[in-house]
Amino acid sequence: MKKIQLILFGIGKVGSTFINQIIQAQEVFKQQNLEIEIPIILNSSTAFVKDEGIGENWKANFEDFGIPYQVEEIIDYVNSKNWKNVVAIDATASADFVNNYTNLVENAFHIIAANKVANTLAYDEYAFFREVLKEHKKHFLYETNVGAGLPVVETLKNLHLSGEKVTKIRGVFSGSLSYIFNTFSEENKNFSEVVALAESKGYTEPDPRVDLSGTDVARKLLILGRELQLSYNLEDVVVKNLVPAYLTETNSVTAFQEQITDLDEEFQLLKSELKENEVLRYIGELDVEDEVLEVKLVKAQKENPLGALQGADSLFEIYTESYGTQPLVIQGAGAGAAVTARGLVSDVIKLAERI
Ligand SMILES: NC(=O)C1=CN([C@@H]2O[C@H](COP(=O)(O)OP(=O)(O)OC[C@H]3O[C@@H](n4cnc5c(N)ncnc54)[C@H](OP(=O)(O)O)[C@@H]3O)[C@@H](O)[C@H]2O)C=CC1
Ligand SMILES: N[C@@H](CC=O)C(=O)O
Repeated sequence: MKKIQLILFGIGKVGSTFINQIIQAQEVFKQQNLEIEIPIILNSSTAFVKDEGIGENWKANFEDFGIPYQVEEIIDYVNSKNWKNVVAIDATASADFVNNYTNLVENAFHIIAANKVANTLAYDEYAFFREVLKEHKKHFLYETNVGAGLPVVETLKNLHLSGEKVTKIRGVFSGSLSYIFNTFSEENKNFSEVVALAESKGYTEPDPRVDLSGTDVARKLLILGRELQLSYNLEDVVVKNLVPAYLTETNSVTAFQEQITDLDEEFQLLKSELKENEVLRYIGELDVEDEVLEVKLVKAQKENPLGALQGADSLFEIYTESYGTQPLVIQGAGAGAAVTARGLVSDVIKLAERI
């Protein structure tokens, strides 16, 4: 039996669903000769530790027995246990937490991340972290960074590493913005109401401005570009920001949520300009030959693939030399706690095969 210890940072929507999926899949893991445990769970201030792995009562135990912590103390504690296969799962959206990645890898942790920040740091830092991973022979998996549970990163990487020439990637990369524009285009609701609905369904980032500003889509575009070994930075992406500057600058999410009704009039006007067979779509596009990375709001015909998307579906069209004018298409739920957590579990299984 191969034993794997998961140290879970972030127990919000994705993290807590991940715990439940891991607990429920124990029999399936055993059939694969795997024993997968979560001995430590943490939010931004509190850690709960149970060496033999947390169980079904983890939420109550976290409340009752959680203790304040520093990441360094967690690393020391894990080292003292001599566990053989330790994986840090990053289910936070925190830039601060990413500062710990190098230290974690130097202390024998593999990393699996839903958090996109590490892959969108300045290119030098991105490249440096790859060197650290190589030096310490550790793995870093992040399939859920793009398209939640959809197999986008791995598909693109496999195409590229097998010598296929990828010429363009285009599509609706954001599950929340897909849901927002699907619902807003079809239903008689204010834009602000639809954004609140997307938040309540767990599709948005913890700060919905990260989606509405185009940052989340720009990050995904950059991550895919870097899989093609293109050394772009976030600043290279031309982004249509849907959040006016004065709302971006307000510092709390709550303040933004209170003022988001300011956007209603502008979006109602955009909607009134649509023809009967048109919907709004927020798309990302990477044109490899023309070196264009762009994130923009467009009108799409309902009958074409972009326009026909439903719910929180994302769609990735990958154009390559072999596929010619008919792109390889990956489509399905692009956001949501269940699909994202399952993507993380799937990364754990992939990692288990490699170690
Ligand atoms: N929702 C989705 O569909 C998808 C999400 N993702 C990514 O998954 C990640 C998590 O999203 P989601 O679950 O919705 O977010 P939530 O806001 O629901 O949860 C975030 C969790 O991270 C914790 N956290 C924040 N900072 C730190 C820190 N420095 N150290 C340890 N824990 C910390 C928070 O703790 P506290 O409460 O104390 O702040 C909270 O438990 C994000 O990076 C997101 O981009 C990726 C694909 C799809
Ligand atoms: N907020 C993101 C979640 C997945 O990455 C999205 O809307 O796509």
